Amino acid sequence: MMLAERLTKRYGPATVVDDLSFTVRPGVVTGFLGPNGAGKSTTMRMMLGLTRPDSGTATVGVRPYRDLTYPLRHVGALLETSAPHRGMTAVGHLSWLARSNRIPRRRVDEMLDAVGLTGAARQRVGTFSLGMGQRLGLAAALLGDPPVLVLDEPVNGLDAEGIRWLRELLRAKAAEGRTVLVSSHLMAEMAQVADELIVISRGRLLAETSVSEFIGRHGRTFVRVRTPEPLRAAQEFQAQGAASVRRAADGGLEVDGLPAGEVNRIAAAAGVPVEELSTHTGSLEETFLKLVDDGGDPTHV
Ligand SMILES: Nc1ncnc2c1ncn2[C@@H]1O[C@H](COP(=O)(O)OP(=O)(O)OP(=O)(O)O)[C@@H](O)[C@H]1O
Repeated sequence: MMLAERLTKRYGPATVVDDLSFTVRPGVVTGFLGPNGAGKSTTMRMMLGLTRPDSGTATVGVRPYRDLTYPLRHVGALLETSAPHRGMTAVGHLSWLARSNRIPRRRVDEMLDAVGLTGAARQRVGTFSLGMGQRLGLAAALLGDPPVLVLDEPVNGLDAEGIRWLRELLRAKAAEGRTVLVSSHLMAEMAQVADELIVISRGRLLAETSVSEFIGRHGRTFVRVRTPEPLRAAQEFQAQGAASVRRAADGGLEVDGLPAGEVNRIAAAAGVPVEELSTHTGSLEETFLKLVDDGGDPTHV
């Protein structure tokens, strides 16, 4: 379990994290979502005791991170700034981390194997691709077998196979009852990985909800209608309560704010022929961007 309570961070005149509170529960993957610059990294750094909040508190389990004696055994972190020295080998880097956190040496080989880097164990980190670097960062995060994982944009640099692998890994860690917080600025990616979502924009909480509830609540649902009489149809729908009627690029109509049955009834009553009628939900990315755009006035979900 992790708790952020009224976390606030200012850099000069800018408030980059603004009175932010949320709970990250064990047993599920929680996605930390927000556009670039929303304050995700700063929040994660405060959760890990690496950046001092101006006010508010962050706790991991029952204590602040800085009070943990061997932190890697409590929290595994992957941060954008946690890259090891380029001249070190992968095995050298992990062995050093293991020694300084009193983690058994065998974990080093096990984790290199778990992230698919056994073959590159003695290669210098400076020669690693972005994806290999991410895998090494994940190995470091997992080294102490911690009950809590905090991963900042872990998908960066991974290919499709790597993303699938990471998704399964995170699911498995959550299924073991661990607490998993993963950030991303991409909604579609997050929806594949996360069960729960914490959405922020401009440092403020916009939503704390499950992925399915998020889509259900914020997703744009509309009815698509194809008719040879679009102008008359649009007038009828608008006259009878549609929130908006748009013309799609292919000439079809997109009717917001009326259920499909009602759209059908209105068309039939007006004698407008209907060639196609179907209900659609906006894409996840659309859902997310719409929420962020509307985000001047945050509301908890
Ligand atoms: N040490 C710092 N000094 C001054 N400004 C900072 C510092 N760290 C972050 N910021 C600013 O705080 C804001 C939030 O940055 P942060 O990296 O937390 O966002 P983010 O959501 O993680 O974005 P990204 O996805 O781009 O990493 C940005 O405007 C950034 O420029």
